[in-house]
Amino acid sequence: MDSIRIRGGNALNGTIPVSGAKNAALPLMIASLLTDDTLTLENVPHLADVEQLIRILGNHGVDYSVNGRRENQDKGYSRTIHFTARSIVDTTAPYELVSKMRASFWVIGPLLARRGEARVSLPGGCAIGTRPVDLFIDGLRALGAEIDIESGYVVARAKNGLIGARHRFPKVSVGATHVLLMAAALAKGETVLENAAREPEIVNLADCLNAMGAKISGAGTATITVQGVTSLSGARHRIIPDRIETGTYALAVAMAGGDVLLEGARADLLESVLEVIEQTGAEITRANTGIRVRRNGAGVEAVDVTTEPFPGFPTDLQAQFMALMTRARGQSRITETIFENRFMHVQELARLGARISLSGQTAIVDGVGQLKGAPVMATDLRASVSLVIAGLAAEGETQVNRVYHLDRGFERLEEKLSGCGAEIERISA
Ligand SMILES: CC(=O)N[C@H]1[C@@H](OP(=O)(O)OP(=O)(O)OC[C@H]2O[C@@H](n3ccc(=O)[nH]c3=O)[C@H](O)[C@@H]2O)O[C@H](CO)[C@@H](O)[C@@H]1O
Ligand SMILES: C=C(OP(=O)(O)O)C(=O)O
Repeated sequence: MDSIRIRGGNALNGTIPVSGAKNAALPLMIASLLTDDTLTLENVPHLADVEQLIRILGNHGVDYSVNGRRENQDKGYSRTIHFTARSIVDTTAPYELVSKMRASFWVIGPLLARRGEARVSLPGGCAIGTRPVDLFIDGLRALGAEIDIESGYVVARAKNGLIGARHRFPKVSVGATHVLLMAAALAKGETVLENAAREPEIVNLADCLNAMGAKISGAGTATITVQGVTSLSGARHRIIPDRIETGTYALAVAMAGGDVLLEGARADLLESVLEVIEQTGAEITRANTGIRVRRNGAGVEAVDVTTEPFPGFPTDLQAQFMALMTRARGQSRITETIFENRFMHVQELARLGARISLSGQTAIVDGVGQLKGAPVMATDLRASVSLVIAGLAAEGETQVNRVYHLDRGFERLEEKLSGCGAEIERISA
C-alpha cells in the first residue's frame, strides 16, 4: 500500500489549482441514470471515488467517454466526461461495489424514478459514524415507494411511478436531499422538501437537473419545490470547485506559512471557513481568479469551532482545522455535531506531539510550540489529509501510511503541494 513521506518545515509559496468537487461530481454522475440522453459533465476530478462510481454506473448500463483534457496536461487532471444511460440494464447495485463508497447508495433515487424498482446494498464509506439510511427510506416512502430491507439490500418498488408529496426531513441530510431531488424530478405532481440540505453541491445538482428539463426551485434554501416532469433530456454542466479541497489547502498555508493563490476557488462556497482562518491570523484575499492565503512569521491564534450543516463550518474540514490548532497559541475547542465518530485523527496527531483531549463530542486542543515528525496511519479521507497538513509543519520526517483514503478525494495532492515548495513524495509499495 502506498504511503506519503513529508519532510516538514518548508513554507508554501505559489499557485494551487482547485479541482472539481468530489461531492458534487458523485451525485451529478448518478443523475445520468435519469435520462436516455447524454449528460456531459465538465471539471470531473480524477479520483478513486469517481473511478469506482464509473464502474458502478457501468453495471447499470451507463456508457461513458472522456475528452476535454486541457492541453499539456497528463493523466490525473479534471476531465470532461460524457455519460449515457441509453437503457438501464440492471436495477441492482451489489454489495461488492456499494460497500466501497457511501454515495453509490444514491443510485436508488434515479433507478426507482426511471425504472420503478431498485435493489441497492446498504452502503459503506468512511468510518466516521453509524451513518444509517432511514432518512432516504422515509423520504422515498413519502413519494409512494414500497421499501423492504432484504439480506442487506434496500429493495424499493414504485410500479406505477412515484407521486409528489410534501416531506419534512427530521434531520438535515445531504445525501437524502440529493436522492429525493432526483426521485421527485420524475415523480407525478409537486414535491415540497422541507428542512433540505443547503450545501452548494445540492445547488449544483439542482442546476444540472433543471438544465436537463426538471422544474426545481429553492435549491440552496431549506425548502425546495419540484414540479415533476415525465422525462429528462441530456445537458452539459460544469462541476463547482471543491470547497473542501480549497479549505484544506488554505489551512495548510495557515499551518506551514507562505503565500498561495488557490486558483479557481470560490470564496462564496466557504465563507464560514475563511472567516475562521482569518481569526487564526492568516490573511485571506478574495480575488476574481481565486483565493489568496498568506501567513507570515506570526503565530497561530486559537479559535473555537463547531461543525454544522452549510453555511456553517463543514465537518469535512474539522480534522484539518484541528491539525492547525495543534500549533496555536493557547487552547481551542472543536465540537463535532454531524458525525458521532469523527475524531479518529486525534490519536494520530498525538503521535506528532499534539496535545488533544476528548470530552464527548468536543476535542480540546492545547497548542504546542512544535510538532515532531513520526509514522502515522490514515484512517479516513479528511483525517488523512489532516496528517499531511500536520506533517508539513512538523520537524523532521512524517510518513503517512494507508494513503488510499487520500486518493478518494484529493487530486494530485503531492504534485500540488510540492509545486509550492513542500518536500513531499509518494512511496509506492
Ligand atoms: C459524498 C458526500 O457528499 N459526502 C458528504 C455528505 O455525506 P452524507 O450525505 O452521507 O451525510 P449526511 O448529510 O446524510 O449526514 C448527516 C447526518 O445525518 C445522519 N443521517 C443521514 C442519512 C440518514 O438516512 N440518516 C441519518 O441519520 C448521518 O449519520 C449524519 O449524522 O455530507 C456530509 C455532511 O456534510 C459530508 O461529511 C460528506 O463528505
Ligand atoms: C465523508 C466523506 O465522504 P463519504 O461521504 O463518501 O464517506 C468525505 O468526503 O469527507
